[in-house]
Amino acid sequence: MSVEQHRADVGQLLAELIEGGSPGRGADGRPATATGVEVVPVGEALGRVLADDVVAPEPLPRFRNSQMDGFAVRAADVAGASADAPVVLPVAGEIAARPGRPEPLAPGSAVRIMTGAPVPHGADAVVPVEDTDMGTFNREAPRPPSSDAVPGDHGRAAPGDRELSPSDLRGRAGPAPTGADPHAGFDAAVQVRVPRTSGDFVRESGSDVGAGDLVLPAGTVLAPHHVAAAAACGIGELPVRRRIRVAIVSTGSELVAPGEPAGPGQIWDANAVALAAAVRAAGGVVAHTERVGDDEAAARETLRRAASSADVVITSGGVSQGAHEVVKEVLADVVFRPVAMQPGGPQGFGRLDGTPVLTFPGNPVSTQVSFVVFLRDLLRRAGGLPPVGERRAVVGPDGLPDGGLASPSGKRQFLRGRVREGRSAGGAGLPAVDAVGGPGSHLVASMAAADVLIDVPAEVTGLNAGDEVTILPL
Ligand SMILES: Nc1nc2c(c(=O)[nH]1)N[C@H]1C(S)=C(S)[C@@H](COP(=O)(O)OP(=O)(O)OC[C@H]3O[C@@H](n4cnc5c(N)ncnc54)[C@H](O)[C@@H]3O)O[C@H]1N2
Ligand code: MOO
Repeated sequence: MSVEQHRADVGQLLAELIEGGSPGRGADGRPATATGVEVVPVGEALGRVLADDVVAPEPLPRFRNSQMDGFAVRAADVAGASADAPVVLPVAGEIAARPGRPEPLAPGSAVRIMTGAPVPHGADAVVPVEDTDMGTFNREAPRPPSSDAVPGDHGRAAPGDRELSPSDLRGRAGPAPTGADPHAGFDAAVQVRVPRTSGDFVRESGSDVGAGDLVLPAGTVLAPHHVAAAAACGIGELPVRRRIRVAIVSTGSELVAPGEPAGPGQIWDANAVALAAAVRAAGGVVAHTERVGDDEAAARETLRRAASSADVVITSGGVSQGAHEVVKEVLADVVFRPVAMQPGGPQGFGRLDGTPVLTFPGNPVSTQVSFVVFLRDLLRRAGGLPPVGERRAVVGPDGLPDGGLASPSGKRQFLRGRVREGRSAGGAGLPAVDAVGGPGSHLVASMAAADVLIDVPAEVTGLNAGDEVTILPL
């Protein structure tokens, strides 16, 4: 049985699951949301695949607000300001970033304003506090501007004039507007030393996104900056692709949990951890994991529990030619057959109590390669994720014996490899890939040095430096 045929059969077995969970298109071409969708709190949506477009229910920013801590003004009032000839404006209180609406700003005046606070009607620019004498900013006792300020001259300061008092300013500026805080009224003055034009340091409502505008398209794999955008729009829940629920059963009386002491003849269960991690990395959810020994009755019970708790069951071990192949014994509706690949030769697919089951061989490299070759992209597709792309690379000399590595004829090999980015080999600028760790399917620790599988076609009988190959990222 070829890898392609087995892959097609597995695809068929899982077709219903994948179509139900995949972002199919509705009649209008938009992703359908009727099936395979669940709603999750925005704070828990990280890594999920968005099932529908997210549009802004309101403009962002919601209201015109200040970009700086400073003074809201009419730009026209400070158009002629300079360091030598500051414009002096009476200060009508303070507007902080707090609930509520500020009073309008009267012509010829300023109001202290904090970053994010609403800019009052009548103001069209903000002068950062650094561009003023900062005289009143920190709520010091009202303090007249420095001695070079002058009243009456359109607020323009002139050297040598007498100091201003708040009452001077009050008289000059006319009736005080009702400010946003108890300091409302013309209680002090500020010198503006830099001219401003309309719009300076004002963040207009809708300048980020308008009401009804698209913020996140369906299919977005939600990263922190995506959920931040949704939250900023006030969206508390997001529709996301449902994740396929996978149950994992590792079999073998020799297995103990990692972290537990292992006695003679015992080994630590790597496959349950490997498969659970692989499922999660492919956008699935691990609904159940259980380890069971080589006892048929116990295995039957375990497998039925797994089948009843998930959309699909994966098993590891118990499928070759030994005396205690419990998976083979228990699963009557599973086709067991050798696939022409290495590692991962003994494969099975079928159902238990109606639930699709895939049986992977127990050798830990074989289990992991089986997942990559037969299940990874199907799970990704079900969850709305793109397939993991294959690449081409050129085999480097490292890791190969002199004269190359023999590859069994008629079996597709998936060797472990490490890509040397930046070290191109071959004419087409392809990356170099070195074989690492050896081909044995028990070499699970050595596999940790790999970042790809090197796909050696069935008809190829040897791998040599300079050969062009397909690589699959791990
Ligand atoms: N006479 C034959 N023997 C074997 C054949 C064959 O065709 N004829 N095929 C070999 C190949 S290839 C593979 S792959 C394995 C598949 O064996 P099983 O799927 O039955 O797996 P087990 O026998 O249970 O275990 C194999 C190996 O892997 C270790 N193992 C099992 N589970 C785990 C786990 N969860 N974590 C870590 N390691 C695990 C187990 O201890 C064995 O060493 O069969 C060959 N034999
Ligand atoms: O097919 Mo097995 O997976 O080679 O070790």
